[in-house]
Amino acid sequence: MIVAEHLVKEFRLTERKPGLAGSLATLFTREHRVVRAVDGVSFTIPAGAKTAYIGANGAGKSTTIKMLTGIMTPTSGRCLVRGIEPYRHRQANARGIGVVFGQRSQLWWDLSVPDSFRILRRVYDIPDAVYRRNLALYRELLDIDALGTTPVRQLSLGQRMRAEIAASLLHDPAVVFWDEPTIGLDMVLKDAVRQLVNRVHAELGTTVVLTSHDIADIAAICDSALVVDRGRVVHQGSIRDLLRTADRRSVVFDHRGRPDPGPVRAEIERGLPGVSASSAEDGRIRVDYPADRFTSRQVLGFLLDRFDLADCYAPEPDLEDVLRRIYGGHREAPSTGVPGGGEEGAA
Ligand SMILES: Nc1ncnc2c1ncn2[C@@H]1O[C@H](COP(=O)(O)OP(=O)(O)OP(=O)(O)O)[C@@H](O)[C@H]1O
Repeated sequence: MIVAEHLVKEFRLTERKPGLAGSLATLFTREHRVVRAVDGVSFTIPAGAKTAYIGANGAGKSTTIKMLTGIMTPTSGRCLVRGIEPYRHRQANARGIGVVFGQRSQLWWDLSVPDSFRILRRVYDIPDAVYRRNLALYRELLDIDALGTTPVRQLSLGQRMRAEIAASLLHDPAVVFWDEPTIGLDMVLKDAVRQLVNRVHAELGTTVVLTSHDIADIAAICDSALVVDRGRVVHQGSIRDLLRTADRRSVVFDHRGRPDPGPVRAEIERGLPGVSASSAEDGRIRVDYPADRFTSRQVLGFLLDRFDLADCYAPEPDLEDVLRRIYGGHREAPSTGVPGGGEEGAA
């Protein structure tokens, strides 16, 4: 189980004045500004859940993951991963977790992937049977042998990410934190990574915390979502519940006996003000309605009264649309400050 209680992380930034004179002035008179990257976040992630940690750029996801993995200490509040405060007991925490940060490596830069894995095997004291089973899985799904004996620093981003993902699971951790794990992967490998994590989860009950801007990753892997906006949790629950917050819903139907969809669309838009009707695939008509003005029963009742519906279904709201609305309008101007207080250490 993972718990965050009123978790806060602030960074102190030194304000930089524009131009050369400004840079010189910064050397002598420093003005500071505090950025609250994580603003009193509280949540509980049950053991065995596959949770998407979602938020717009700069929402505080990576900072939270860094505290959960012990890389950063909270300014206030606390978090617990399997009963351990990660930043106080980094080693004990590290034994039970696997981590992928798209931007950082846990591998040895000058060593090949097999050499890095041999070191990890020793570090984590991985039993032979577990090591062999996991390598076989990575051969099957990630084609890990193809990475050969090339030093990690010479691998492409996609090749390195395959190795990072494998390394994060090598010791059968109880919890994995994956921050943008599919960066640089092609479609086939993305699918393989999704299969891999789902297989490991099914066999071992691994708790998965995933941050990703790739909606397909979230949909393929996660059953629940934590959505953060400007450092605060704005939704916690199943992905299904998140989709239910959509402000627009849809119905798609096939209308028998009316070959010309134009008048049908016009009749719907006249009869249900605020609703839009458009042509969908196979000559069907799609009706999009605002969820705060109409219930699905009202819309369906209207359609059944007037048209001969051959086929009718309600497509799931689009997760991307839901997130776009949550993120919308909250973009901040990029900071002109320089970090002055972060204590980020090595992974
Ligand atoms: N070491 C640091 N020093 C100063 N500010 C930081 C530092 N790390 C993060 N921040 C600031 O904290 C805020 C949250 O950053 P964070 O990286 O956690 O966001 P994120 O949700 O992971 O974003 P993204 O989706 O772009 O990866 C941002 O405003 C960022 O500029």
